[in-house]
Amino acid sequence: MKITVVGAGAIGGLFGSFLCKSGEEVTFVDINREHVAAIQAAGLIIERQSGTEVLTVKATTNIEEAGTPDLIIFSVKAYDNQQAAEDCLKIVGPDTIVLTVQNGVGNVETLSAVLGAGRIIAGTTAFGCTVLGPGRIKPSETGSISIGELDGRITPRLERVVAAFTKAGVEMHTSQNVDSLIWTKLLVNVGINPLGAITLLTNGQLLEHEETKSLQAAAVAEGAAVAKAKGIEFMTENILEHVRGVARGTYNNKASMRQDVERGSRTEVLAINGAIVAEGQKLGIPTPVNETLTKLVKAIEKRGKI
Ligand SMILES: NC(=O)C1=CN([C@@H]2O[C@H](COP(=O)(O)OP(=O)(O)OC[C@H]3O[C@@H](n4cnc5c(N)ncnc54)[C@H](OP(=O)(O)O)[C@@H]3O)[C@@H](O)[C@H]2O)C=CC1
Ligand SMILES: CC(C)(CO)C(=O)C(=O)O
Repeated sequence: MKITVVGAGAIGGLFGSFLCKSGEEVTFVDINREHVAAIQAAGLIIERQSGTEVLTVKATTNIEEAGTPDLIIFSVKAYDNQQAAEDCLKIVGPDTIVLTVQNGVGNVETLSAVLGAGRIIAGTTAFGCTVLGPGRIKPSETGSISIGELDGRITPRLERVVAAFTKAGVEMHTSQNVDSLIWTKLLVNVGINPLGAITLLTNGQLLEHEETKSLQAAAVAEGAAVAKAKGIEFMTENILEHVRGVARGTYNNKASMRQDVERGSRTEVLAINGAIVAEGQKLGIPTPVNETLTKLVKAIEKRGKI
């Protein structure tokens, strides 16, 4: 398959590296000139516990150089979706598929509006990855990817994408209910990310303080009420226990939203807690905890790096 990674940061870099290993033809596109220049000069450097891997790959800041791909790995932050999707219009052909495993909700909707819902395959990932510096990424040691068609069918194109990742040794799952996947991951991020960003506690430490533990439970309960009103079923019986399990399992992680505020970057809070507030408003469900968390994170964003 001919593959273009749009947003070759942490997740785009990692996913692209898997597909390179499978022997696919991958082009990395990113607007960050320094990052692209570093990849062009010295390759994509992947730092694992087992050692450092250097992949010689094609990278560019000009999406048109990528040509028309079979598959786009769409991996920008949610707030860059509109621009990046419009950029993709320059390269999509009639059969180009677009895969998003971005966090939050609203990603599929934006991509569908700009590029057409028929192209979109969506899901979630349990991999984590961090950009250490230009051209250098550090992935989690384990993870998996779950993807599905928006209409729940298991199609040949979905199986082709799964096969490409599987060939690289990645644990892949197909889903017939991507909303369930996305909302289950959403509630994990709802319950962990803003609290990590505000308190600077690690994911696991959030469970050790009555204040953060109860705020987490309240934020997740609001999200669960909104999901229920939308008819969305979670992948798990007890969503709060699931969120706590992820927090325990990633005890030492700094949530990505915390990493964003520490860098003085924008966060995805509007696509996470802000989305619960927006959906709650449409459905007449009060979401005061998510509203407060969203406002606090937005204020911290405006403050910038300390
Ligand atoms: N990192 C992780 O562990 C995980 C991330 N995700 C999700 O994956 C998505 C990507 O996150 P992550 O990889 O961490 O983000 P990164 O910030 O590491 O990477 C995004 C990259 O996209 C670039 N970019 C922005 N706009 C464009 C554009 N129009 N065209 C091409 N490149 C562009 C950014 O450049 P610049 O820096 O200059 O803005 C940046 O280099 C998010 O939705 C996140 O929630 C999901 C699970 C885990
Ligand atoms: C699962 C979790 C909370 C891991 O840190 C995450 O997805 C994030 O930080 O964005």
